[in-house]
Amino acid sequence: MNTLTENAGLYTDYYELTMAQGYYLSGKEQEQTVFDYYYRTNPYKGGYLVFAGLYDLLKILKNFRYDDKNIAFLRKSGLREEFLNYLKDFKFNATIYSVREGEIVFPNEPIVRVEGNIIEAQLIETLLLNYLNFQSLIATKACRIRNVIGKKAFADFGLRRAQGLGGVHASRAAVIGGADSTSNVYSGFNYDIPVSGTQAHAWVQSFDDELEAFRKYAEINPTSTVLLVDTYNTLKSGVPNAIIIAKELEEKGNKLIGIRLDSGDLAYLSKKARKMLDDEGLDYVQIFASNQLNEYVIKSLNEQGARIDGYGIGTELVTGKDTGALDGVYKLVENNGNPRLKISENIEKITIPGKKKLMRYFDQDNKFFRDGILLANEESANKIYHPFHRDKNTEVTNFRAEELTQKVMENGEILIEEKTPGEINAYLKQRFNQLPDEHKRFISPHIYKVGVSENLLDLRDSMLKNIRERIK
Ligand SMILES: Nc1ncnc2c1ncn2[C@@H]1O[C@H](COP(=O)(O)OP(=O)(O)OP(=O)(O)O)[C@@H](O)[C@H]1O
Ligand SMILES: O=P(O)(O)OC[C@H]1O[C@H](OP(=O)(O)OP(=O)(O)O)[C@H](O)[C@@H]1O
Ligand SMILES: O=C(O)c1cccnc1
Repeated sequence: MNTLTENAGLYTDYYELTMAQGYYLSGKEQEQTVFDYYYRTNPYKGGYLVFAGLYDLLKILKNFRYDDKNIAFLRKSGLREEFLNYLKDFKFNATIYSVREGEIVFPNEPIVRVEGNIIEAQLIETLLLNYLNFQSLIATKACRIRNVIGKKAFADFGLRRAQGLGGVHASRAAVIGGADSTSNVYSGFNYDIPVSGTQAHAWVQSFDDELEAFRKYAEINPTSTVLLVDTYNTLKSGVPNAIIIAKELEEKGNKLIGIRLDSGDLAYLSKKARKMLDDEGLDYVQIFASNQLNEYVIKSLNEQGARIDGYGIGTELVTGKDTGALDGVYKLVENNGNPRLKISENIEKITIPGKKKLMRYFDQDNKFFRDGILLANEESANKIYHPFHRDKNTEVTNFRAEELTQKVMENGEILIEEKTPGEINAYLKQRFNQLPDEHKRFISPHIYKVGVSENLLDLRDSMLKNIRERIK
């Protein structure tokens, strides 16, 4: 079978290969470059992004090379023999700096920096964007959902509705962002994520009656049963039958874990079901809910006083609804030691040149105060400036500073330990507590301020001036 890992070098857009061939045939292969990964717009009209996907990326980059079959395909696709010879011995050897997975980041910040020869740094563009954009998008959605769920249970149910194989990465990202478990057994196995599940309507329908279906399931799973109660009539049949089963389990010294509501008015049904269960002394039986849920519906259910103990969330989570894709980009910012710039009609799209690092400043309460982009060789900055308005600046001398980018790969070797998605989420939780609330709200969140150092501003402005004079 052709796996992605075995053919990692082909997981790219064709133009990366034709450019790489061009660099090689023009004798540029030793040129040293720096590329930045950043995004421009927060997904979901939100106030932040949860960065995810890094470790999967580093793992596949270790295998980014070309075997004989790959070379044969590239020959057929029109690449030249001299370059194919070069690709035979190609190994990804670059150095990568990155913020940690689970870090909260903001638009236009250099989140990842790739330093390598121009061929290797160019060839991985598509792969890097494909991995980081998607997992960050889904981790951010999960984080928003966790924010309204609070401490209640949150399971990812999305695989069946995911965009094909993206479901594998989606479940990892969902847990990074805040899901406790996944129904996706493959991702559970692959990433060491707890798997969980209830039962489908098919189970109930396969029996002549609902009570018999519930009884059989509970007999086989006496300590882990959650009964799906909406196949026929939630309040008239499903919940009363679940109560019978809960009592039968009690007689054998076991406990029904819960029921799952999957249709109808979840606030109304959960309150009614809670009362029916409590009236029978079954206050320990939990109520789970599913059915096209998202952060807005859950917020509304909270406001309606719904009595729900846990949520299963599929479609909206793993497809990142309503943001089709994160707009993360990968731009060349330095070539052979010379900073490079890309100009745009749209002032916000002018790139920030040069090799840079990302700093975060914290206020007296240890909350995020500002982020600052500095030149990589700058020790610190006294002030950080609005990227386009020098008159808007902030003194940061008296604020605790943390450098967010660390070296994660050197000469193609991974330098950091693999963490489980759950461990990454523990870091996110800590950071989310440090993010001021005004950036968390769903409607018009406050924009977090990201500034640049004066040296960087001077560099960018002098380059802009030079380019404009040349064009004139
Ligand atoms: N109390 C509530 N407040 C706000 N939204 C709710 C509430 N209860 C349910 N919802 C949401 O409303 C939508 C109702 O879905 P829909 O109209 O498809 O009906 P349904 O009861 O799910 O029927 P079925 O699944 O059998 O087609 C779902 O997305 C659900 O999450
Ligand atoms: O609504 P989502 O957030 O996408 O969550 C996943 C959905 O998948 C299942 O429905 P499906 O009809 O596929 O199967 P079922 O018979 O188990 O309900 C489940 O009951 C949820 O409703
Ligand atoms: O375990 C469940 O209840 C489940 C899993 C996937 C999709 N819907 C429900």
